[in-house]
Amino acid sequence: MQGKHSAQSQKRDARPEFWDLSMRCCQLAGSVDVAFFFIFLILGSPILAWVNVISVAMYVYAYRAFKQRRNSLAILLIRIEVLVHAGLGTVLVGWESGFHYFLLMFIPALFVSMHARSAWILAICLWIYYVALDVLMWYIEPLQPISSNALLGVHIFNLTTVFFMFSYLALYYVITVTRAHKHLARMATTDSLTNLFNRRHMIALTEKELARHHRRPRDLTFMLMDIDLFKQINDDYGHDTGDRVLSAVSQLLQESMREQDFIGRWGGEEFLAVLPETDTDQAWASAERIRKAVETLVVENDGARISVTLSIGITQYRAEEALSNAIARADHALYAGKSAGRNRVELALG
Ligand SMILES: Nc1nc2c(ncn2[C@@H]2O[C@H](COP(=O)(O)OP(=O)(O)OP(=O)(O)O)[C@@H](O)[C@H]2O)c(=O)[nH]1
Repeated sequence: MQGKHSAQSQKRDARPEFWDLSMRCCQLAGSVDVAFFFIFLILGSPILAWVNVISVAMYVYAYRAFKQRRNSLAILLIRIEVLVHAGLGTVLVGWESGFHYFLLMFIPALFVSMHARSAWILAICLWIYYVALDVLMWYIEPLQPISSNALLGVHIFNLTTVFFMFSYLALYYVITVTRAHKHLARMATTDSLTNLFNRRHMIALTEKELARHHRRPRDLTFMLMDIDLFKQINDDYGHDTGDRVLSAVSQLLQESMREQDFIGRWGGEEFLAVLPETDTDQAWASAERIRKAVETLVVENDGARISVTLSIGITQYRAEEALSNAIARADHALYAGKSAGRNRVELALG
């Protein structure tokens, strides 16, 4: 039992939007049935009115089941309610009542909630049920007929409700897919610890910048930055604190960039910044500003105040050269800075 519940919870956590949508549909359908209760009382059909009371009770119970994460029970209740209500409404009031339209709501729900094969099997069963109901109503008269004006009113009400519910589902689906798409795109381009672009995305962005440079050459500078003696931070304070320092430095670097610049995490504690329309003098001034800002950064940890420094290698991009060449030059300058004592900005020579 416990295992079944935790399996359901896992399923639910995997697709929270679907379950959220199911609960909203539950509320919506329950409200429609409350409206039906009053409509049929006014139309003088108490039997139909009381059918809706049972339906509302089923939706309330299904909603509670969703809240308790008993998803299978909730889904079963909703399916029984829709099938029985649509069938009963049609047999009692007639095909023209439009109660059968609610059966169509199952189609997207089936395909969203289960594997394609099971969804197809249930969709075919649904089709058989729908056609059987249609054929039946060709041969029998409604058991609880209402006046033709009332029938028209019920028909329009049902049609409008199904129209509204389909539109709502479609809109919800589009919003969910768009949100998921943005989330995936962000995950594919961003480093989760530092929130900077990841290496792959930096390469893609830089290659685009190089293509622009080939069409219209202009100043383009690369900065390769590396936190000094970072291993010592990990060794002294632990990896988690190291992560916090890395994250604080990354945020500072991000804030130090101009709008047209872009920066990413190039390796463990190494960052690459690409500065379009920037010559080496301007890049040097920027790098010095960044170096000093990092020097004054303090990360608090259990009463300790942790500071780090940054070494920076700068190079100017040369027309038509490969990206790897420019990066290698910046790397060379960076390690010249490390050898010269760290916390320095070095310009690539040659
Ligand atoms: N906490 C943390 N540490 C990392 C991460 N990525 C890399 N590191 C650590 O960063 C350290 C880099 O050490 P080294 O390459 O020896 O360089 P360093 O200690 O910074 O020394 P220099 O570069 O010579 O100044 C290693 O200990 C890595 O384990 C990370 O995501 N989080």
